[in-house]
Amino acid sequence: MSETNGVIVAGGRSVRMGETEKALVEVGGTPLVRRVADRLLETADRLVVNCRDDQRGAIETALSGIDPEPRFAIDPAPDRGPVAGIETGLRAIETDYAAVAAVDMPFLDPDLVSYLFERAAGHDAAIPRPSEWFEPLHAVYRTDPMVEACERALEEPHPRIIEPLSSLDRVIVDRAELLEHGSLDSFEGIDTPEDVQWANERLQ
Ligand SMILES: Nc1nc2c(ncn2[C@@H]2O[C@H](COP(=O)(O)OP(=O)(O)OP(=O)(O)O)[C@@H](O)[C@H]2O)c(=O)[nH]1
Ligand SMILES: [Mg+2]
Repeated sequence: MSETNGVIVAGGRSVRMGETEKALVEVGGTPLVRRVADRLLETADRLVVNCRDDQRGAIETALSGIDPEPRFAIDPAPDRGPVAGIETGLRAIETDYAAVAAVDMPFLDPDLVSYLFERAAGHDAAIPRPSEWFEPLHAVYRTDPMVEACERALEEPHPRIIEPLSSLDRVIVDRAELLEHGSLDSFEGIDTPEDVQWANERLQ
């Protein structure tokens, strides 16, 4: 595949985490956003980080030294939900395909993401379904159709995260296929201080 991007969606408020910004919470001594960035860059050529303007400075610090330097795609209006975050992130890139990841997946598996790039080729998206749920924040999209799908979904004020998927030519990658290509830990999301503790214990 030609050049690819990784998009990290990080514009949430981390309400369940309490006082701490989720992107900056450390797992294994490394801020979550940095863990996700390092993993994405094992398979994508460049990175875009989507967040609010007030998050940017701290996230930039957490990502310092990464080469190539990640670009930022700032939410034009905050708190419009993850569909708006994906749209804003994808609008900032010029490659045909991009891997989109939430900021809170410390065990993101680059092998799985690479496989999703392979499966998406020739389609609009490769969406994992490791369990009952789809994982649109751990997926690969063809940029232009997904931007348009997000735009349409956002005609409603708070679309569900799966809303944009319905109009895409999408490949669903099920649990058995995922297990052949990587670890399902990749989908573990960190929402609470208890989740942080769990993730740290896992690394010991
Ligand atoms: N740009 C943008 N991203 C969002 C928004 N809401 C959630 N996200 C991102 O979507 C991903 C999944 O969201 P959640 O796990 O609910 O994270 P969160 O909203 O920060 O956490 P809670 O406030 O506890 O729900 C995370 O990477 C968030 O940063 C939003 O309004 N705008
Ligand atoms: Mg949320």
